[in-house]
Amino acid sequence: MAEPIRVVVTGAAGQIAYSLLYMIARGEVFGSDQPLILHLLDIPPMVGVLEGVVMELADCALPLLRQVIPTTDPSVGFKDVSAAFLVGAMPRKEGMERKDLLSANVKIFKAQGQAIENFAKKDIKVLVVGNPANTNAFVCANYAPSIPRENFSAMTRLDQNRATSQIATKLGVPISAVKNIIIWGNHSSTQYPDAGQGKVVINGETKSVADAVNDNAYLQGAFVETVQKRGAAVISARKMSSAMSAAKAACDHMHDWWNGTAPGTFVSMGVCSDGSYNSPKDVIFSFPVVIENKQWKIVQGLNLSDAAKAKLNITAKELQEEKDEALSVLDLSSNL
Ligand SMILES: NC(=O)c1ccc[n+]([C@@H]2O[C@H](COP(=O)([O-])OP(=O)(O)OC[C@H]3O[C@@H](n4cnc5c(N)ncnc54)[C@H](O)[C@@H]3O)[C@@H](O)[C@H]2O)c1
Ligand SMILES: O=C(O)C[C@H](O)C(=O)O
Repeated sequence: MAEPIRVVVTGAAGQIAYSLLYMIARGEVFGSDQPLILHLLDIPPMVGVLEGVVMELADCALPLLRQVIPTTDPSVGFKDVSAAFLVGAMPRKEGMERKDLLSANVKIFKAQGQAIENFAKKDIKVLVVGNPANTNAFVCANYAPSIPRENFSAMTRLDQNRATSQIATKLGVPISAVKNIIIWGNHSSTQYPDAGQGKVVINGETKSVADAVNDNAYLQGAFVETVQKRGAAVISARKMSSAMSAAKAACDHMHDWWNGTAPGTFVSMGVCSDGSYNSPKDVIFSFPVVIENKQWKIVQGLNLSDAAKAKLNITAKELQEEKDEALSVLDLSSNL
């Protein structure tokens, strides 16, 4: 069997981590033959809860789990880790937008970027879940200059899963029959969920989602809005933000990064923009990507309608504004 790898989950005493830790420790992300040492990072007031999580992980009797290291010290939390799930951050409440969390949460990602720079493995893969996820990932990457920028990503997989599920339900097919639904831009209500490149298998035949749905008003209207507002709908119903589905999406994201995407399939990830599709460079923008050998590549050459391009501009503008606000909260000039 392989040597164990070290994986950190921040916010380890929180609600997303409660589902996520079990999925990771079962082998659903790094494989059923990859032993793990889990680092559980949270803040001092949560030490008691963290102890309970450690007890429960032990009581799960999971064969791949070689050691669990609970800590409130980032130098321990990030020491020699190969993969990081940065979940720990304040969640929004009803009536808030995710960017309202920016001033509280951005400082967490500065400190964690610095800890990654100083203590993690140089080929670490970092997934930022804590909101506002794209801008937090931007901040984190900038405080870890010795780690390649492409090793930092933000989670829009939950949006992709939500969008795929909406289309599968609309067509009355299983989720596995639908692929290549894209999330463009920010993990926020300006994101553009795009079914325009989607494919679906119906009765053994592969069709475009657009042809199968045959309802452009739905694809440009109710579908987009439902996905954009799904996080708020969950908060309104649960009085807490999504957790089980967020944990599943985090596993999907890291699983595909680690293991690659299937031929002909792409997934959405928030990654450092190179200006593709007229997006602003150097913000963390969600694109369709394919992954091989743990390296993602933005899918190029997709045809976008003028309406789609206009939607990309809206979410790009928001990301640029968030970046500027983050820089001002951190009291930095624009040389980042
Ligand atoms: N990107 C997405 O799709 C997505 C989906 C769901 C939730 N989220 C975001 O994920 C974050 C966590 O959500 P949750 O429901 O688990 O929240 P939660 O409040 O249940 O848990 C957050 C945990 O983070 C800890 N924490 C705070 N500061 C920390 C720090 N500096 N270091 C380590 N841990 C720290 C808290 O003590 C707490 O235990 C929120 O920002 C939420 O908005 C993102
Ligand atoms: O909506 C939120 O604030 C939580 C999360 O980002 C989500 O999309 O469910």
